Amino acid sequence: EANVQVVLRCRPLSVEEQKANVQSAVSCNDTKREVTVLNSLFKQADKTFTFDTVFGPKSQQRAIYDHAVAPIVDDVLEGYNCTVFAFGQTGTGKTYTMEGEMMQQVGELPTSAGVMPRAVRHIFDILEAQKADYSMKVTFLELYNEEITDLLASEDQSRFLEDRHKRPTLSLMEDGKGGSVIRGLEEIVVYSPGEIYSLLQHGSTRRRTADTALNMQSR
Ligand SMILES: Nc1ncnc2c1ncn2[C@@H]1O[C@H](COP(=O)(O)OP(=O)(O)OP(=O)(O)O)[C@@H](O)[C@H]1O
Repeated sequence: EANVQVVLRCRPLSVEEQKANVQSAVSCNDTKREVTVLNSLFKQADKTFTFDTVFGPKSQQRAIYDHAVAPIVDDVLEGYNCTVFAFGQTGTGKTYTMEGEMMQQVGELPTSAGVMPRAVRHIFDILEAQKADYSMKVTFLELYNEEITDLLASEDQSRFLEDRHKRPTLSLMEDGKGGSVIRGLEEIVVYSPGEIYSLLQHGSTRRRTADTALNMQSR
């Protein structure tokens, strides 16, 4: 099995887009794992691309997690290092897919919960079921314009938020064991999914890219 899997998800048209009668520029064939870019809308030849998995606009958050991410989290719990990341143009649904609705701290996950809250819940469920002794640490950083900032840095450093140019940046170093390490990154010990959701929410508000999202909403 390949070490890198590329999963493509197409979001549905928003209510605004539907009202404006815009046409979808892509069409998905989940079974054939194909996405066609409908250049014919612009009188050019359509182009079809094949991916490891394709999720069409009707696909639900849970299906994405169960099929594309849960096996990776199982691998992590077996001791492998894994990464899941979202890549795409602005407004294509990266945040929706990765975060979705995260507010709920206890009980059932909301249907709109994305990959991150589902992974957190999955990891805790497995560790609890194993009745194993475990400790868990969370780090949360932003890589923006090749600068690394610690989104969970202690309040002491958060005063730098007022002057973003002075915000301390961290360096990525080799750890001498073939891996990498970010020196000085805050590691917070957590005991429950709720604590992780709070950290994610707190850290998200400190992202520089959060500015753009806020600007969009305030327009
Ligand atoms: N699968 C989906 N179902 C319903 N709504 C969706 C879906 N994907 C995205 N959306 C909605 O589309 C809008 C844009 O999505 P989102 O903010 O996740 O994009 P993004 O790729 O993170 O953008 P940016 O790079 O600008 O942060 C949001 O209002 C989001 O709720």
